[in-house]
Parts: sequence; structure tokens; C-alpha cells
Amino acid sequence: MRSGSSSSNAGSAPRRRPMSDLICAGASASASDDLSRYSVATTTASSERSSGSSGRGAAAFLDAFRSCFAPGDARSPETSLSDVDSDASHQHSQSLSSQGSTSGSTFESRRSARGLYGSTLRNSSEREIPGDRKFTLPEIQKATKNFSPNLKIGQGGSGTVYKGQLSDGTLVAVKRAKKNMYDKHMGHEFRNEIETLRCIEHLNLVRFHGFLEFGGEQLIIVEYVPNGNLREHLEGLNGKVLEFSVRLEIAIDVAHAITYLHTYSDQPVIHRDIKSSNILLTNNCRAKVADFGFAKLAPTDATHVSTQVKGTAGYLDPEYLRTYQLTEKSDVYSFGVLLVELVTGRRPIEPKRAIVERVTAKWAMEKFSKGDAILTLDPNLEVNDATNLAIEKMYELALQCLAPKKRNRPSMRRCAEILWSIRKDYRELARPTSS
Ligand SMILES: Nc1ncnc2c1ncn2[C@@H]1O[C@H](COP(=O)(O)OP(=O)(O)OP(=O)(O)O)[C@@H](O)[C@H]1O
Repeated sequence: MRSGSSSSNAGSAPRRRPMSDLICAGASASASDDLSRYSVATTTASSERSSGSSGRGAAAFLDAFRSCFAPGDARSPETSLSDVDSDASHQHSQSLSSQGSTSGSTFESRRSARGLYGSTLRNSSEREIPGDRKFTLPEIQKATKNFSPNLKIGQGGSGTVYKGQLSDGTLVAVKRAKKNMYDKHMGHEFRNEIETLRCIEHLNLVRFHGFLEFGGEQLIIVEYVPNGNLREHLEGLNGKVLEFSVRLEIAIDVAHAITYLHTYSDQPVIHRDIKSSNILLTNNCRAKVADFGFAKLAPTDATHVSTQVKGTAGYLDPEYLRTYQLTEKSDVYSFGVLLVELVTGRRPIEPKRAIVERVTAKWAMEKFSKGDAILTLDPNLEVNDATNLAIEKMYELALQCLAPKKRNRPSMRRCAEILWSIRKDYRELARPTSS
């Protein structure tokens, strides 16, 4: 299905939104206009980005995907993961020790030249990023009741997240960086998140309000997203099962968000940490992608940037692990893992299961190849014709996203188009028939 499907996408469903909602504020052209405009920009930016899945068959993908997990491959996700994270079930972000080459230096220097990197943040006195809302430390202390433990809503690798309410009533999430004077790397990560957040605006991305650095404090103030993260929902922590149709919508929201990052924003951004705990949900279960701590601006004059490997165990692109060459396709790989997670409800790595089931994506793709995809469906979900077909199609897409070689993975834009088509078919089949 091509962009024409976006018009069928704009029909009667209650939660449907115009494409203009999905792209950067200020864009007003139709969905297909926007898609083709940015498609051209993408193609010229990088030859890598212009390559699609090239119509390869599922079997070929599966063979290649299997080889990714072949025993003895020192770079296989299983090996890498155990090296990286002995307690994979926690899925904390891991910064791998391997340092890549410096072929991304052009990219880094261009970034510096643009003033995107460090220039406004070098001094330690209080300041705000130009153009963003101005915050003061007392204001944020008041909003978070002086970082009250009762208002703590999350703990990540680089800091603690608090809920807060500004004096005008706006609810915000305040990310407070870990205080580690000796860890320059951590400061770098935190600033990276700010610099990235400044450049982007999209309905399915957590909105950036501002930044504050004062004395030893580094604070990021973003939109508060009230309904927890996707991982919590898949685990049923809020007491309700996330219905299949909602999971499909979430997949589409995330695909839109990453498509925007890769193609619509001023300079393409690679998120590098797409995972279920970074997908936040609104009360209507719309998804917003968060956590730009690892994000990197994609090079527009090269096919990749060589960089230190970062990301989360279970979601990491094996080719990036092997070559340190980062492209948008690493996010596509992580998105493939996320698709499997949405269908199965399982974490990407389940250390307590039988060996054949431990790496969820591998297990699910094997079942899919034998025609048993339905056996992998989250047991909390109802099996019917609509889900049956949708699972098959979602796995077909997941298999392409999980292709060991990035050139065989689809673009995120293509993923979104395929998911629109899956949603259309799902709705048609799920509609009650009048007898
Ligand atoms: N804007 C927000 N609104 C509501 N809750 C949030 C927001 N940002 C983060 N959280 C909550 O805080 C948790 C931790 O977020 P954070 O981005 O710091 O770390 P993480 O992604 O879990 O881990 P890491 O940073 O190590 O990858 C999230 O999983 C989410 O539950």
C-alpha cells in the first residue's frame, strides 16, 4: 500500500487524525505531498536511506535473520547481550565499551559549527535555551515540591524523573540528571538529549518545554505523559489488557514519530534507544516517544556515522554492534523488536524461559516461518480472524525490520505505510457483520 492509503487512513475511525498532525508544526500540505517531499530529501541525504526492503521474500529474510543468531558468532545478539547485561530482564540502557572509528568527525564538526553542541551550555550559571521557555530553579523546586520522592515517576540510566506542576497549572515531567561530577560522559548524554529535543516537534514525541542548568543541577522539563510506559501496560501493571487494536495504533504512532525523526525534522535524528519503556502513553493510549539521551543527528553528507555503540540490550542492531556504523536503519531494527513485543507481550529477552524462547524475536520469527505465528500471541489477547491476519502481516514487517543487513530493512516511512494497510484490513475483518 502506498501513500494513497493515507486517504483511506483519514476516514471514519474515532481516533484518526489528519496527517498534518503527524508532522512538524507549521506543515500544512496533504499527507502524500508531505511524504513525497521528504522522500526526496531523504534520498539525496544518504544513499543508505534510499534502499528499501527490495521485495525479498520472507524465507530469505528469515534465513538471514537466523544467521544473526548463529552459534559461534561473537557478534550475535545473544552473545553481545550477555556481555553487555547479565540481567537482561531489566533492560537498562547499556553503553557498550567498543569505541568506533572517527569517520563521523565531519558530522560532529558540522554539528559544532551549527552551534548545536555545547556552545550555549558551557558555563555553569543559570540559563535557558533561546526560544524555549525560561525556567528558574525555585520554580522547578516548587513545581516538584523540592523533588519530593512522592512525585518521582521514573528512574533511568542518566537521571530521575519527577512529575511537577508549574504555577500556570501545566503538568510537566522533570528529568534531573545524576550528579556525577567526574562522569563527563553522563553530562554529554544529558546535553545530547537537550540539543535533540530542541530541534523537534511532533504529536508522537514528548514535547520539550525547557532546560535549566544551575550549580550542580541539570534539569530537562518536558511534557508530562500521564499513562505510564508501554512496557508497564504490556505487563498489565495498570490492571488492564492492552487490546490488539490499541497495540496496532501504538505501533503506528511510534512509526510516525520515528519517520518524522528520520525524515521530517530539520536534520534527521537517529533515536538509538527505541524500546517499550521509552514509549509513553496518554490517557487515550496514544504513544509518545521519549528519552533522547542517546539520540544523534544523522549525517546528511555521508551514509553513516561511526560511533560508540549505545542502546539497550535486546533492541540493538547487530550490524551496528559489529561495524559501529550508525544509520537510521538501527532504529528500524529496534522497531522490529518492538513489533514482536507488541504481539507477544514479552520482553525482548526473557532469561527465565527455555533456551529456544529466550530471545523473543528469534523465537517468534521461527514460529512465524513454520506458520505458527498465532502461537506467539500474548495469551491475554483474543484470537480471531482479524488478529490472525494482522499478526501474520506484522511479523512479515518485523522480519524485514530485523534483517541482519541494514540495506534489507525498510525505511520507517515504509513501515508506517505497511502498518496503515494492516490496520485497514484489521478493521474490516474486526467489524461486526450484520446478520
Ligand atoms: N515525560 C514523561 N512523562 C511521564 N513519565 C515519564 C516521562 N519521562 C519519563 N517518564 C517515566 O520515567 C521513566 C524513566 O524515564 P527515563 O527516560 O529517564 O529512563 P529509561 O528510558 O527508563 O531508562 P534509560 O534512560 O536508562 O534508558 C520512563 O520509563 C517513564 O515511565
